[in-house]
Amino acid sequence: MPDIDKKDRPVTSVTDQEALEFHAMGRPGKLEINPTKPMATQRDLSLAYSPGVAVPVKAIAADPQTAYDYTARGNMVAVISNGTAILGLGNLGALASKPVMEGKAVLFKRFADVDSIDLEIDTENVDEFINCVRFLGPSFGGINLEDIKAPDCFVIESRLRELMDIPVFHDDQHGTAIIAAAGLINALELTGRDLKTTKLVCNGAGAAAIACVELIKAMGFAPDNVILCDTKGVIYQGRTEGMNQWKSAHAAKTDARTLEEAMQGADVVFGLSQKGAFSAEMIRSMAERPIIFAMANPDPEITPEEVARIRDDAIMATGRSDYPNQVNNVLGFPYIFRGALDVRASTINDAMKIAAVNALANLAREDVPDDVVAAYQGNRPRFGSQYIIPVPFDPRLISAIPVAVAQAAIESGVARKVITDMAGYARELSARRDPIASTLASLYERVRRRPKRIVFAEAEEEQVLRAALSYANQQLGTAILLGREDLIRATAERAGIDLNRPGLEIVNARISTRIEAYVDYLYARLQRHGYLYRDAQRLIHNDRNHFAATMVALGDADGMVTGITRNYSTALEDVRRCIDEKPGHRIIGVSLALCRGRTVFVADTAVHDMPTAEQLADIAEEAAGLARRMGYSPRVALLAYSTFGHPSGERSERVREAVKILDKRRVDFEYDGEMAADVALNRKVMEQYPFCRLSGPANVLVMPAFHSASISTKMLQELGGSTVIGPILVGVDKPVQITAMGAKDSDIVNMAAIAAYGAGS
Ligand SMILES: NC(=O)C1=CN([C@@H]2O[C@H](COP(=O)(O)OP(=O)(O)OC[C@H]3O[C@@H](n4cnc5c(N)ncnc54)[C@H](OP(=O)(O)O)[C@@H]3O)[C@@H](O)[C@H]2O)C=CC1
Ligand SMILES: CC(=O)C(=O)O
Ligand SMILES: [Mg+2]
Repeated sequence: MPDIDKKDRPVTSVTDQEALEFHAMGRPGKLEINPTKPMATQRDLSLAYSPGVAVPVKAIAADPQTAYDYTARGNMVAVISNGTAILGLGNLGALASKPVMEGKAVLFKRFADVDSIDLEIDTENVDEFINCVRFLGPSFGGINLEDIKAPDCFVIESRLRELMDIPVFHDDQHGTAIIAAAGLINALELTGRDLKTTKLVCNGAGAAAIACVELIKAMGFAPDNVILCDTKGVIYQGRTEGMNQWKSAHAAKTDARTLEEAMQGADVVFGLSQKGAFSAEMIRSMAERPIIFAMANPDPEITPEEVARIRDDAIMATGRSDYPNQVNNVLGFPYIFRGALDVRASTINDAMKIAAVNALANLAREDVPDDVVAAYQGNRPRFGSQYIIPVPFDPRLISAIPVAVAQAAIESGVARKVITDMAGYARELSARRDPIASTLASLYERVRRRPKRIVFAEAEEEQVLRAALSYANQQLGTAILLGREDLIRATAERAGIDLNRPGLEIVNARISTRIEAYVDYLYARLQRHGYLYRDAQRLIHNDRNHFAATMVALGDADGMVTGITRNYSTALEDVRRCIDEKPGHRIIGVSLALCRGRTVFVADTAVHDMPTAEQLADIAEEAAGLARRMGYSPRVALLAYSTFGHPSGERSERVREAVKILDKRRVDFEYDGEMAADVALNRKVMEQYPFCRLSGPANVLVMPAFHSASISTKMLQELGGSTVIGPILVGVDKPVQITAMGAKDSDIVNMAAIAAYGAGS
């Protein structure tokens, strides 16, 4: 999470020059459009354009709902503005609003995989604006109105909602209100306040402010406890100057006439006005433990540094990305539209908004995953005054909010498509951002049906504890925390992890009643390999890998995960002292490369340096076995630099020999080789070898040696944008997985789930 440096400015703040260069670099702006269908051949053209395109045209004319099946409409949102209230910069016109609107479109895509285009409409006339937008319905699944000044925005939104049968949502009103309400719920909780008696002042009485005040009153704030201010001061009952019907609806019964007076003794202040609108005096005059949301963009009504100089008991939030507690509608609109689009909602109603508020507020109270820590320079946010609202890079937002919104849409009767399997929908949502999630989703599901006891061998480490907690929270089974209890508890306390929850079990390796049995077991295995009884004792007493592996060997745990504190081969040696190869199997490592919707198993990425032909055949069998267990029909390519003897060379001999060995073994999966990687992976190139026995592109690649396996997977990651899971250890007699050193908690959980799966889920 961004911090504040000694010179009183956020450490991640950017200069004007940097901002201009960022927007100008490469292709100017922040957006481009990419086709989703191949457009390479004449046939492609015939399908995508004339004559093929006529077929969906007729289908849509016959049944308009099929537009969701044959066009991009169902995932397409227009971000529309006239630039009359660009952030807190005021009315700078339609063209000047384009960087913000492009930005919103990019955020739709980045955070929720919603395709979006910005439309800047060059008129301040309300009727013209409405008339322009109302006819755009066929193009879009939803309309996101942005940065249109009050009170025009109220008229525009309500008229368009009547005229259009797709969601029309003014982000500055409802997006802001949803996020502010979620943050407020948590801030009230942290300061022990009851919303019925809390006094709130809102500076600004425009789009964002009116919507915020309406929502919090709907949540239970007493109308008399909410005072709205604008450029003319307090909006009190009877005021006539600078009023409109939306302000009048919130005119308060109060003697206060200025913002200064209103803020005296206030518990909460919302700033939805302009830079610098709050003075030090105003902040000083607020109640104890005040809640200050200075949400004006790009510069807040008062900065966190200024507040920190005045008092140290405030909960402070701004709309900016470079301070803690970012109360910004970016946390809402991508996900709210995601949920609305997925059920083809005709509108976004109050039930959907309230569902989003609660989902957001609840998420902030949960432990955050490592991806968030990585995105915020290694600082782990924890529910408290510096973390009242999730951060935008939280990968859980994509599943938590749309599910809540979609469910509310269905229950409130505005969904035109019903989702019955909400758990499946949540998995699909995660997969939109995280390819690992989709690949491992069914594996997780199967483990959940038959939960397993997995020992986490390095439980004194913080990320292992987090992984263990996540394992238990996801109901994958019991996480056994191995280590010295005092150290585990100290780490847990530091990390804010509650160990007193079901599904976590500490095993103190120093005082376990099983030590003697473990030492006897290990001594029996090692006594003819030069080990004394005392050596076995030392290994069990002092080394967690030996202890954990022996637990698994003797059935005290179903599987184990280790690896973050020791390199792979050392951890594997530790394990192999305690557990054998599975009879008739060979221990190898298989990595899963996930790239552009394809999953490819690559082997051996962990054990054999320069495998013989016999070993290559074993590797093919093991890797095919894993692919099958994970639900794939293996098509195994044994790779080389040459393809079926050309160019000839003795280095490919081993690979050719391996294919012959597989022939003799009469294995029950498709395999062929030797072949180059493009032949294995590209159907068209493979067709040049009509005798090739693979029925399609390979999904299991057996590499000729460890270095080619390692180099290619790392290149896929770095250059090809692939995600790589593993190496997954196969061929061990008991389920053991070894992570990379320093792995993130999410990687460790994946490995633990894979171990649990290997234990027979
Ligand atoms: N953090 C977030 O997610 C979001 C933040 N915002 C911020 O909220 C602010 C308002 O945006 P929006 O509602 O769309 O704009 P509008 O133009 O609709 O409303 C602006 C309101 O602010 C009032 N105002 C302006 N300056 C002052 C001042 N110095 N003191 C008191 N009131 C003032 C105006 O008063 P009057 O009516 O008298 O003209 C008006 O009521 C912007 O700074 C914007 O960046 C908006 C949306 C989201
Ligand atoms: C964040 C936003 O939408 C605004 O400041 O206008
Ligand atoms: Mg805005």
